[in-house]
Amino acid sequence: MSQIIFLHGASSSGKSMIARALQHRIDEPFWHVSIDHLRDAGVLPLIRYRRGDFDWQSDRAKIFDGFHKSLAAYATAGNNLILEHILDTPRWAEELQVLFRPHDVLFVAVQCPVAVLVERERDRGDRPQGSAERDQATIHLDRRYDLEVNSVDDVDANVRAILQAWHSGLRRSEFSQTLA
Ligand SMILES: Nc1ncnc2c1ncn2[C@@H]1O[C@H](COP(=O)(O)OP(=O)(O)OP(=O)(O)O)[C@@H](O)[C@H]1O
Repeated sequence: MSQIIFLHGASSSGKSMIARALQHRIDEPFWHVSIDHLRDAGVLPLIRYRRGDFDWQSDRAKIFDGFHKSLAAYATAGNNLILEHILDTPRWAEELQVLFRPHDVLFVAVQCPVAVLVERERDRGDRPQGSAERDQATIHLDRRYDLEVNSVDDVDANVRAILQAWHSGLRRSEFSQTLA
């Protein structure tokens, strides 16, 4: 059984910042994984999707299906994961719950006030404007977490809270329902 710390929050909510600090602090090796890493490494031919050479909408489902299965493969091979992701598509939560069933998942909400999200999104300028606010209004509905942190709080304090929850072994999220 591997450990998965799943940071779930809107675009610009601060998941990456927390994930990096957590990976630096935690006392076991954890991979930090995000679909953004595939994007930033040039794995996906995004320029050509944007240019219209290929149809993103028709390929999106298989891209994320492969990403989700790769996460399970990493974990099943014995690798611990800090996953940052946005469950913005119907069925993804259920799919990941099944894929992560053999593993110990700490499901963490990364919350952030909308006004701060909007400001961060504007400042970074590399995300579609409005997506953070839209995420924040939708992605936390019906989710059940082990822990919620607010990214306006100090990053180190959030990392400490996550480590404490992880070490406690208490799991009550929708992912723990499916523990083997
Ligand atoms: N606690 C914080 N205080 C100040 N700025 C922050 C904080 N957390 C994140 N930011 C800033 O907000 C922006 C988005 O942060 P980050 O990349 O961590 O978010 P994210 O949730 O991973 O976003 P995405 O899902 O869009 O990749 C960055 O410019 C980052 O510097």
